[in-house]
Amino acid sequence: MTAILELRGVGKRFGAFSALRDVAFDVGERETVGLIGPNGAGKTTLFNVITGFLRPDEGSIRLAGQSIDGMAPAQRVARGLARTFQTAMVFPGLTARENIAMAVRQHAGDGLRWFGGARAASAAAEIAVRLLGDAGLAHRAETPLRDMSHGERRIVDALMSLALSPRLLLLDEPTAGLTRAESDRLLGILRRNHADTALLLVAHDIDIVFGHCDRVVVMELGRVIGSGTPAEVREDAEVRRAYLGSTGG
Ligand SMILES: Nc1ncnc2c1ncn2[C@@H]1O[C@H](COP(=O)(O)OP(=O)(O)OP(=O)(O)O)[C@@H](O)[C@H]1O
Repeated sequence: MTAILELRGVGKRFGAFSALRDVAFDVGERETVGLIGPNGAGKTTLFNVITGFLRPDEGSIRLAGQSIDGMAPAQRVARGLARTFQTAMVFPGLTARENIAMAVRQHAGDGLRWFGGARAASAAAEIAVRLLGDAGLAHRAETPLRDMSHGERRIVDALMSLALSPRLLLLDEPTAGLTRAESDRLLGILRRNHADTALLLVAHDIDIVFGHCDRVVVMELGRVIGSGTPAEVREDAEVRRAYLGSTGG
């Protein structure tokens, strides 16, 4: 398996408190990896370290075989890293197509500038329409986001992150507030239509993680305490003690 993301010995302290300790794991190309752990385990901190919003105190991170240590967030994005946020940053009055097209243009930056204003706009709109079609939402392209369901908006949110075909997409609670069926649909869209994008997914719903991920990494108190296939992780005694047992799983 070729790794798209390699974490080695990553540590992060806030004052005397260690939020991450010796975190090491890989995400393979095109793999979907679930990151789980109780509140305060360090999942969001790890995302912030990977995206470059926080600087780790120790360790190294490689993206597609190259060190990204010390790189600014935008440089990491340029190398194929994307992220969704717990709260979608969208314009409710604009349509699904317009929101996604805007994300395309924002991500592409200089990449679309040579087209000129009108050409850039139509190129971005074309990408937006294709993404919506792949997700089975072509019929909602001209609907303002404020008139869409919560589930549909989460899909649009994910499509905005996929606008530039990232190599690795970090998803922080993408299924928060969704029904089980909506969550399955969203994960299905991400995996089926974007097979070249690896996913690293934080979710509190264990059934979603175990149902959709190739591998699962379990954290507790800033450390990785277990990893493996969903079946392996389910059977891991320490994981059961630390996490699954406490949630009755
Ligand atoms: N900027 C900060 N300053 C001080 N402590 C912080 C900071 N950010 C996070 N922490 C602490 O680090 C620990 C890990 O937090 P983090 O948000 O990464 O956990 P998490 O696994 O994402 O939790 P949750 O599932 O609740 O989102 C927590 O104890 C938190 O209080």
